[in-house]
Amino acid sequence: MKVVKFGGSSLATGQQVNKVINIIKADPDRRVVVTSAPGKRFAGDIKVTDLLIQYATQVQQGSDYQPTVTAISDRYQEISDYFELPATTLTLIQQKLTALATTTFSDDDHLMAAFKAHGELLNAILLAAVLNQQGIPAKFMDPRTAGILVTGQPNDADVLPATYANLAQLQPQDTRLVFPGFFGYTPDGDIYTFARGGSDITGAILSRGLSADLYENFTDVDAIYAANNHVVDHPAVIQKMSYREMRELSYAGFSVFQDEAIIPAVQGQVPVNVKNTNNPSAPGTLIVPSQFVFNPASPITGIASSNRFSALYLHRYLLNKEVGFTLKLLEIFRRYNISYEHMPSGIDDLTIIFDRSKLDSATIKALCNDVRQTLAPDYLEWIDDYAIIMVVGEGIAHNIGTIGKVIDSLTEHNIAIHMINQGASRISIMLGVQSKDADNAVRRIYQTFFQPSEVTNQ
Ligand SMILES: Nc1ncnc2c1ncn2[C@@H]1O[C@H](COP(=O)(O)OP(=O)(O)O)[C@@H](O)[C@H]1O
Ligand SMILES: N[C@@H](CC(=O)OP(=O)(O)O)C(=O)O
Repeated sequence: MKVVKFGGSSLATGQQVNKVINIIKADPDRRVVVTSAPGKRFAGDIKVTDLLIQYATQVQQGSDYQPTVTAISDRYQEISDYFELPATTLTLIQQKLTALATTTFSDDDHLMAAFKAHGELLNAILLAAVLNQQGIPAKFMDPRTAGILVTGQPNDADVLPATYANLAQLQPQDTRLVFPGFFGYTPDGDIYTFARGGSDITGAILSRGLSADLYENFTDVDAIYAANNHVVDHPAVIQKMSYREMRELSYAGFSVFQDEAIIPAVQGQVPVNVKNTNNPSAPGTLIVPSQFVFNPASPITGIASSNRFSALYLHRYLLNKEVGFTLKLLEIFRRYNISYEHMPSGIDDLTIIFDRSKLDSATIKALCNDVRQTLAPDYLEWIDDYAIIMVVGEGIAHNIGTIGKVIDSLTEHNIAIHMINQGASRISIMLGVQSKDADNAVRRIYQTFFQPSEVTNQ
């Protein structure tokens, strides 16, 4: 049995949904289907999830939300009209959409989560109706009925282990089960969404919970490339990669697969196949355990970059001798309820790297003051503009000189490296650079490893 997840770009229009129907039809093993909300139809378009965020904000602020409701409803209507569905499905969708504005929520975060989840919820109802109308028996599955239980934050949920026991009770038969991605329910019955891009997580949870043979993740590119295709022209295709390579690359910017989504797949040892809805016969990229991947001839599998970071740099002489210094620092972070991403250190220096998207300016100011007062560093600097480059490959640990080649490719082009961290995972090299240099750094490293003849000719 296969779980198939379709991303927002695959469900953006009636024409796209038609391709999805053909993909489901082509393989009777594709019995569990996960939907995203309708995504962008063209460059500059707005995803339904973003329209729902706008709707939620307008309701919270008491401003006119009607045009937004119409814009969202039109997206579902476009698909419904394409298949000439009877009016009942669209009416149901419109009722659920409109009812949100008058529903009471315990606070703004719960309201936001419930609004956002409706993008996938309504699309799953619609897709199930389209499948039935096309002669493919299908049933909409509410995550509440299926027992997808979550905890954590309303807009950044974590799956609860009980989910897997609940899903094991489901027996997918010939009727295709259509699940909305992106959200689950708390044991108290509240909707919590996963992080953005989280329909990938739902697909992985279902793959593990239902012991799928394969998790197919359909998107709008032929494969996962060795570098972001918006940064490098026609990058090489990755045919096969390991779970941990995917985890590191998606964390550091390969947005094609959400970075937390690999975890349930690893736990269930379900292979993942990323494929193209617009070209389903292309083999795509297969993501599997490490032992099936290692290729001594090519140390690097991919190069990712992300500008979403900031760093706190701290210098104090004899830091290495001071017992409990890092503990005090971590206690400050806990007081502010802040998690950090990385903490590379020297003898007298420490850099703490944060995900900037999780911090606001007031918190940063208060945090820096607290660190100054509690730890009296000789020097403290908040570096707002920080990018991380991640060079990833199972072969790195076995190839002497890889790090030297990475550094040379940057220094030869005057790209300053603020931090290098190799070792912890043994399959990646992490570099800190200024955001303005990030794309260029990826291009240079890519050329060194994937187009060496072009480097020599420059
Ligand atoms: N290394 C990469 N390989 C392939 N796609 C990538 C990579 N890095 C970033 N992307 C982008 O990810 C996009 C697909 O992800 P996303 O927009 O979330 O799709 P979906 O709508 O299917 O969820 C691609 O169109 C591509 O631009
Ligand atoms: N619709 C949600 C969840 C998701 O996974 O979407 P997509 O498959 O379009 O990345 C979002 O935009 O975050």
